Amino acid sequence: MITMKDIIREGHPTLRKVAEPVPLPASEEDKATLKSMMEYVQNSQNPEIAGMYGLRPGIGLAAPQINVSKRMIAVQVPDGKGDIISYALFNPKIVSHSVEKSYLTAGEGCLSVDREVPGYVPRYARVTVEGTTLEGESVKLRLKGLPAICFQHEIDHLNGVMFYDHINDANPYEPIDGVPIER
Ligand SMILES: O=CN(O)C[C@@H](CC1CCCC1)C(=O)N1NCCC[C@H]1C(=O)Nc1ccccn1
Ligand code: NI
Repeated sequence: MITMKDIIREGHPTLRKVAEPVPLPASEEDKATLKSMMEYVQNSQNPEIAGMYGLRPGIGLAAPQINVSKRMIAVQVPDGKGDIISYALFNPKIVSHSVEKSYLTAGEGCLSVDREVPGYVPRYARVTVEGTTLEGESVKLRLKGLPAICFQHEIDHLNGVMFYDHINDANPYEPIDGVPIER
């Protein structure tokens, strides 16, 4: 199982690489890796398991964070309307997005960043993501709210982008003309 010792931290070069597409149909190894990533996200949201293994809670994880430079992400996130969005995807891609922006009013963090980096992270308010599931099914997800923010954070990791790359250094809390999302 993945624990915090498997998660690489800022400064590790893999976090700044553009990850490679996963050849499909996925190999048994790539499927096992993606399953273990979703297992981490789910374990980290279970206080008993997270406490037992010292897991930092996460609503998403990208393969580069466990030093696997491949285009795979796992997300399990409440949608703010009582449902949980849970997807493990190979080769996720934002195929369209709103002009309108959105941001977490509490700012963002990252399991690969052991420090607070204050400021608003401007994201698209709505994104359409295509990808392939563990079962080999092509999916097209139309996302908004926290799920949209989370998928953008994870797909950024596949392109070597960290959340703080988006923060306005001159004025981290510069008002963003968009949809604020309370945590
Ligand atoms: O790449 C993946 N990661 O780095 C894990 C990150 C991904 C999220 C950060 C912002 C959007 C996606 C993660 O989940 N966290 N970051 C550090 C510790 C807290 C935790 C978090 O933000 N939790 C959360 C947020 C909103 C509502 C409920 N819980
Ligand atoms: Ni992250």
